[in-house]
Amino acid sequence: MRFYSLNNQNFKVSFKEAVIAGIAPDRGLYFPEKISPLSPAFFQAKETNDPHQTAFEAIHQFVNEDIPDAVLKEIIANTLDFGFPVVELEENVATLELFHGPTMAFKDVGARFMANCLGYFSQNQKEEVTVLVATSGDTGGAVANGFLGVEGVKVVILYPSGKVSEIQEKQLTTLGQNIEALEVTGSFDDCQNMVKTAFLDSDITEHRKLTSANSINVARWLPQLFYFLFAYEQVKSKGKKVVFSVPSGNFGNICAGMVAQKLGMPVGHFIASTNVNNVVPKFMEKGTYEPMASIATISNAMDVGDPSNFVRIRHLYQNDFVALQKNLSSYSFSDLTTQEAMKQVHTNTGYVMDPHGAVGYLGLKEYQKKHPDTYGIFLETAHPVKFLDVVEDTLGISPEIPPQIQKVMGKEKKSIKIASYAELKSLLLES
Ligand SMILES: N[C@@H](CCOP(=O)(O)O)C(=O)O
Repeated sequence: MRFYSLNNQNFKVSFKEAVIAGIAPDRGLYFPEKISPLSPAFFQAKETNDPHQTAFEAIHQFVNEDIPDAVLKEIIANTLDFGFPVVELEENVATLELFHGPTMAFKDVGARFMANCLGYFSQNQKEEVTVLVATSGDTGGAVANGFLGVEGVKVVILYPSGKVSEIQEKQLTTLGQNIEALEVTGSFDDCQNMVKTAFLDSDITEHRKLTSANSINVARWLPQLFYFLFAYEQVKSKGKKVVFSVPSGNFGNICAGMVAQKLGMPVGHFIASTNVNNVVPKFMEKGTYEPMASIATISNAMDVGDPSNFVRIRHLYQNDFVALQKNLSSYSFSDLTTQEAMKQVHTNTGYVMDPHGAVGYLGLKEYQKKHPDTYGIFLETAHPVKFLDVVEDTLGISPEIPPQIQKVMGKEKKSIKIASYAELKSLLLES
């Protein structure tokens, strides 16, 4: 399997090269040159349901030339050692809980998978790889956890100062060892731009081998398709058209779901649910893509004003707007509406949604107004406890803090403050 740059389809690299480089030299995102559908039997009732085997069969075509099967199986086993339950909340409305991993967010899957791949590719390499990552909240903690202690890899996390939750900040600033946190005066988009600029800065790339652990990296992005398959497996016996509502920020997650659909998973429709950072809902309405300065919200991990992966989504549909509209709807919701949904669902069902999940719930309900015959799954992308103050203020309850969160709460934050690309550059040129 080769991956081409979305800026120049003649520029092709292997999976290994795409993972190690992060993005193409022309700043294009890598994209698989072919997505071959799996056999229909893969999606039908199986005698045994082994999630590791499902994941192996789904990802194999993308990595097979660069990772031997036995190693890939080990990587999958290291990545997926927790559950992905679908919990029904109302008739035809269920949530896919993606928060049972070590940092309690869906990013654990991609971060662990990529850390294992990079660890494998870095074996016996003399030169250290520096993983640069921008986070609006959840990626940072998952990447810190996934890459902690990986030989030959140093991780530098950029996060917007004052714009992540207290627990998210603890998760990404307290681990030490090969993990360094940079607190940036600015927004997530500023962090992401700094990272992308560093990749193209030859002063830095001649000095260090750089890659990215955001979903722009194919090894972070593609494994996110696993849990769409696991969810489908759990609800297919309902015999209804399944639709997914994905709380969306950088759009890697929903795009991975669309790859699962290209593999043959029978999905009726996708819903990209956003907070007021509504570049994509507006695009789906007007057909013009206009990046915006991101706005801080209570669903902070989705505070993205120029989502990196939307270009991959458009490419999946060959930039055919009408074809995209048939498969994707997109809605945006204010913080107030999000809090109202959290209250309503808690009162009616006792279920505590986090603010991102609540945006997903709202998007699903909006879509189902016109499509009541569907079975809808919205993704709970992070555990509500990660947004403790929002949950306490909105629902007036204090959820119990799970041990993996308690572990980081008492630790001391260590970060370096930066305000410009020049400061990032000089840090990366040091040592
Ligand atoms: N929502 C993200 C922003 C970065 O997204 P990614 O999937 O490209 O890493 C976050 O929580 O940091």
